[in-house]
Amino acid sequence: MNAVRLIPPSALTHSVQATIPLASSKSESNRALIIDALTGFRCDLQNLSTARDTQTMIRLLKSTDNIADVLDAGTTMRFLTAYFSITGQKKTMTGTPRMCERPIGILVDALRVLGADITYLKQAGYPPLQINGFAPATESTNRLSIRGDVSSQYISALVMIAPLLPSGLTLELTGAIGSQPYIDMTLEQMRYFGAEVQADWEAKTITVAPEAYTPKPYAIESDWSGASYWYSVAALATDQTAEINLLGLKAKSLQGDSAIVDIMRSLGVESTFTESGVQLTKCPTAETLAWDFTDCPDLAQTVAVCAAVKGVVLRLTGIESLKIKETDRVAALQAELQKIGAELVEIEPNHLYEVHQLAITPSAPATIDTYDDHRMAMAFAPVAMRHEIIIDEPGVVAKSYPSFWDDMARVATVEFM
Ligand SMILES: O=C(O)C1=C[C@@H](OP(=O)(O)O)[C@@H](O)[C@H](O)C1
Ligand SMILES: C=C(OP(=O)(O)O)C(=O)O
Repeated sequence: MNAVRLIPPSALTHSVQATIPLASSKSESNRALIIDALTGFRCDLQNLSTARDTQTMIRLLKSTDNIADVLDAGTTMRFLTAYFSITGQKKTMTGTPRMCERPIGILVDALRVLGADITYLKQAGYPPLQINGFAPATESTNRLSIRGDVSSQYISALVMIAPLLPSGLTLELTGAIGSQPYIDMTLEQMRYFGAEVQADWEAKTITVAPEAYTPKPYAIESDWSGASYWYSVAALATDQTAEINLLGLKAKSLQGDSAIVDIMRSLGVESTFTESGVQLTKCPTAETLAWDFTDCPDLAQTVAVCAAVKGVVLRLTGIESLKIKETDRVAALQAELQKIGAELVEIEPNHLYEVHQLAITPSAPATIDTYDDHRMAMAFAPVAMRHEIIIDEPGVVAKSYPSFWDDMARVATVEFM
């Protein structure tokens, strides 16, 4: 399967009415799995994600192999590096070539202070790495300073193992804090499983007591990041009576990507929460939108593509971290938006960007490259509500949302080529 062709629904014969089951959250799943492992696998986890990132986590937690290959899963790499360290397991941590370009030095430095013996196998600061063992450091090292502006995953990884440290842990976060809702998600899940955790966001400190987790049943919510593509489908649908029901989402979510509800109100989608999830219907669209994606970086591609096709001028800030994700997402968006008659312009270096529509109808069906990035494929797929489009390497969606194309077939014609 090298590409998928998506053909718009016929405006005359096809109303857009769909119920989408959605994958469950890989972020919540991967945290629950680490906490479950730290209780000796005694929690009953329900609705775990089918995402490859979660399936990789499950496989590696059970494996007795010395080599842990996380493929392209960032959370799996960062959370397992902390988990294997604290549990004293000797492991070689590796992943795809891109994973070996994604920095991990900030986490490794912190784990070393806490007592982990970790060596780099190639380039300092990057996977692959070797975990050799763990000798808990003295009480005085239960306080660490750590940068908050590179990846929140380092912070989540550290706090999740902190209940097992002899004196717990206090983290002082320095610099701006990116992806903070993901840290809040970690702390909420830890509290649910009985950990004693305090966060002071004014003072930028997190304190975790040396209090063991309590095993409990836990059900994972549907994935709000995956839901964002359906918001874009609703926003781009030409059928004014379009209605999409997304199952398993809650108004009060642990996931910061539920911010899509507010963002998409400006792009023409109204959300109504129901007993089973959320119902999307159409509402008027704004002419411009400015959004800071610091708290929800995974939504930036969805919103950029949607605004480009609708002709809404979008000002984006807080997208610095996109450069160190599955691909350089800023560069990838710049290259691929051009193919659908739009541009992403850097207005202030590495800070403020704008999306502009340049042409209303692309001259021919665009073929979108996906750069081994699931979100490139899924962010561009909703364009099919207006124009035929071809997406290269559609298998990339398996990282977070394996049933994405099956779900897409409910609103457009999907032909694998
Ligand atoms: O903790 C998590 O589950 C995640 C945190 C975010 O990463 P950063 O903290 O690196 O921005 C996000 O982009 C990623 O998809 C999942
Ligand atoms: C950035 C992502 O994941 P990770 O960092 O866990 O690979 C993502 O899913 O968009």
